[in-house]
Amino acid sequence: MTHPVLTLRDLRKSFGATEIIRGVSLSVLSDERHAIIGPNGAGKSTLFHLISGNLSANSGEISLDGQPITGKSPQSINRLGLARSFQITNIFPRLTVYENIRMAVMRAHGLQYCFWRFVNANKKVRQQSEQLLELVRLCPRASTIAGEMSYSEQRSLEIAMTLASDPKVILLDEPMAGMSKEETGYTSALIKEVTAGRALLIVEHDMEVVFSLGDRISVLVYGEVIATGTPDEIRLNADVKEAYLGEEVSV
Ligand SMILES: Nc1ncnc2c1ncn2[C@@H]1O[C@H](COP(=O)(O)OP(=O)(O)OP(=O)(O)O)[C@@H](O)[C@H]1O
Repeated sequence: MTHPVLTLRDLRKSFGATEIIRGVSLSVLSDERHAIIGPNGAGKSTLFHLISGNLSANSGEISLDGQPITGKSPQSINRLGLARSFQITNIFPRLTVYENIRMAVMRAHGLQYCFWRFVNANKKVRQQSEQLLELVRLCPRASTIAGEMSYSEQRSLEIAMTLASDPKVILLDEPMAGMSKEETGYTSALIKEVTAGRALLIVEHDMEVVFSLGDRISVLVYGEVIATGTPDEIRLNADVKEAYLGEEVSV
């Protein structure tokens, strides 16, 4: 049943004397794709760092599936069911696609690298790795060196690795950055497909992607959420139009 799976309550973060996140409250439902948009410097990355535990908040609360996660380490937040995908830095460029996925699946099962030579015998790991490959349409690339693939293929691999831990919430940080229009279209459709029925929180500058992918959109301006709503509601919101004055939001 749909329920709020990630909740932020009056979250605040300052760097020195400057308050960057100024009382953000937000709820992400268990089966929605929720996009965060906002002008440059609004605090989107900072907000993601707070949620994933890479930065700690000055005040406020974050809960994941009802459990407080404020102040926990990124590793323990990850174990509790939140997976964050950073650009393509999580992949091992010299390993094959299959080896990368297998590594992520092993990690998700808590298997250490000293088990390496037993891995091929581990049917569960192999089956799950193959399923993930199939999900992101990378079966034909299984034995390709990851670093030699196109940017969007590397991104698909990264997404599969994020899904390996079967997370309750997925955070995607500008997944389309640096992509061509064609790659963007492909990756956006893939994200839509593989996150169906899960909670996705995405920061993305490409408005076409945001408005087609997001079930709901929150607009962050100067560290405050000025509006949350469906794409249609956001499109028509006067405060949002004003915040984006001079920028292109005509979607
Ligand atoms: N570690 C830090 N120390 C000091 N100031 C910081 C730090 N990290 C971010 N800031 C400042 O906080 C503000 C918000 O930055 P943030 O990167 O979160 O914005 P953003 O909305 O993600 O921007 P963009 O869309 O350009 O990526 C900026 O003014 C930035 O300079």
